[in-house]
Amino acid sequence: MKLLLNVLKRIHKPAVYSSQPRCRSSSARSGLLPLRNEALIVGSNPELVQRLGTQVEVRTGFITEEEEGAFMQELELGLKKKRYEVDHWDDAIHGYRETERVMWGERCEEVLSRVRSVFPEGSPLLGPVHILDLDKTGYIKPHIDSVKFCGSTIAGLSLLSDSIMRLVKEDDAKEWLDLLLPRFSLYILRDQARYNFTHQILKDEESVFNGQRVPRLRRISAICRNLPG
Ligand SMILES: O=C(O)CCC(=O)C(=O)O
Ligand SMILES: [Fe+2]
Ligand SMILES: [Mn+2]
Repeated sequence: MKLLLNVLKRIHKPAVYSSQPRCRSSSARSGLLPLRNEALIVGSNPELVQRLGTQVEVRTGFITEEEEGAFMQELELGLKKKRYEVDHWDDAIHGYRETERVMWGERCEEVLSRVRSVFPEGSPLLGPVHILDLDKTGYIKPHIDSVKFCGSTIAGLSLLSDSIMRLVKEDDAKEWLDLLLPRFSLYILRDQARYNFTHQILKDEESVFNGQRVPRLRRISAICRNLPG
């Protein structure tokens, strides 16, 4: 367990660029992706939304409220024993507590096997599922997950709250995407979206998607990752 936690601690690599995109609203509307992700992804320009559209996915209603309840039942007791921490060791996360888990009850295992099925075939996954509990005031700063410890794909379930995930191109902050992550949804980041863009979860005060306020409550994510190839 100690070893696993150490691995988890190395997942975050501080972002090189953390500047925020500006002048969002008008171009954001034109950047709407009219496909599967309709109304869940906006970006700095339509071409970027199109280009990254295959590498960024938000699947709404991926779990039911009952399934969320099953996760909460398995996780809440353990989480409640921890205090929310103000700062992450690498300064990426504020107002959070986290854990990881290998063994799950049947209902959660069922959900997790659906999550695992979105990964490239034959690519081994990091054994433990990473659980991140953000307090209402918590947020995640721009970072890229360590390429040393995780592979091409990151998939995360959102429990308890809607939130906004922002992707910003590491070497060009003018290129960005905002993803609306509704409660019960699964997001998937692949390839370029995972390697060349930082990701962050906006704090409540900044939680505005395409001009629309999205209140950020306490949010728990269950994140699966594959191993580097
Ligand atoms: O909470 C999430 O969905 C993302 C968490 C994250 O970026 C991380 O732990 O590296
Ligand atoms: Fe991350
Ligand atoms: Mn971490």
